[in-house]
Amino acid sequence: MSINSFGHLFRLTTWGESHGPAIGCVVDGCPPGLELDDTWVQRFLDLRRPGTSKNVSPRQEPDRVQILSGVYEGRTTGTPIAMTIENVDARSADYPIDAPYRPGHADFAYDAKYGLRDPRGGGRASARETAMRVAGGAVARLVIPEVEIASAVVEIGGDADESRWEAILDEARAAGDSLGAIVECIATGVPSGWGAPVYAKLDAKLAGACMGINAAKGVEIGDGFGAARLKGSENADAMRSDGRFESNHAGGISGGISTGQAIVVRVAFKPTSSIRVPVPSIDASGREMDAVTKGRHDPCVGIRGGPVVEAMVALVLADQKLLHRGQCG
Ligand SMILES: Cc1cc2nc3c(=O)[nH]c(=O)nc-3n(C[C@H](O)[C@H](O)[C@H](O)COP(=O)(O)O)c2cc1C
Ligand SMILES: C=C(O[C@@H]1CC(C(=O)O)=C[C@@H](OP(=O)(O)O)[C@H]1O)C(=O)O
Repeated sequence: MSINSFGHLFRLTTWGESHGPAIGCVVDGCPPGLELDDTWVQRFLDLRRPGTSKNVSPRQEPDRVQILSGVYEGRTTGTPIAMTIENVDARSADYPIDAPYRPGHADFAYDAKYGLRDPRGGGRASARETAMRVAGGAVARLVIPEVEIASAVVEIGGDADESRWEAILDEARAAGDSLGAIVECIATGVPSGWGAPVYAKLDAKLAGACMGINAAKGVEIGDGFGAARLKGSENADAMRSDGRFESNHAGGISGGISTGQAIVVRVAFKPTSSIRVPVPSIDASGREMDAVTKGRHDPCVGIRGGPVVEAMVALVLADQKLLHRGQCG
């Protein structure tokens, strides 16, 4: 993965700010001849977009994608695929330049690094950018038709019992607070052999890609941290002569290479940092004041995290498939 894009051979670069006129991406390295149109990409964007329920950001963005290049008569041409989405419901007045830094958001760290503050909300740091990851992920899926990728929220606010989620979300929203969540993503159909033993370890690539999602604070492959609490005899995935593994503690990857089992990735999303509960902070001049965030925010970002995790997994797998093919045929 380079500093400027996701991926080696199949690469995604995104551009745009949350409150700018548009966001967009360029997908490089997509093989020619794959069937691709707006409808395919839109299907995945619709699963991520805000404004669809009381449990997500109320910002009304239809997220209509337009493919500008790299496709001719419904098929990829092998040239860069550029896609854009117009921002239609930005509201920069919610983010005055003299407002205190939102603890947990990127405001302070961006200012510390670049010496400037985008007066248009989270700007580049807003997860609005993840729409383009989802668009890129939709193209990546075409490169790996043998792979099925699905995700689900498995925990909200530390509670794995789905029947209680609506109530705890209502409570947090009413209090102007937010909740964390865990998303599990499973990729089936990945053959054995994708990845590499040292520099392009599949587990490291997946962890890096998923950890790079806004608000991701932990990534587990297979049993993850749980594996550290098992004995070797409990953690070993016994093998049989018919090619079966009797368990999948490894999460489908060993030695950095896929084993042919399902690849299991879990991502921990922190609670949204833009909340109405006052949090002590400072402004750009160092003056202490409480941060109380206005704007349209997700009460639990993990709820919209699933499509983004799936996209990152698809991008990594497409890249690793092409790398494997390049080396091993
Ligand atoms: C789908 C999605 C939606 C998000 N929505 C919000 C939001 O409405 N408000 C907010 O403060 N953070 C939101 N975030 C998280 C911020 O973008 C993130 O916390 C911020 O960029 C700082 O990065 P970090 O949390 O990775 O350190 C969202 C993240 C994702 C993945
Ligand atoms: C707009 C989207 O989500 C946004 C993600 C986000 C953040 O800080 O990450 C903050 C809110 O918006 P803004 O960028 O205006 O502050 C969310 O509404 C989107 O996902 O399309």
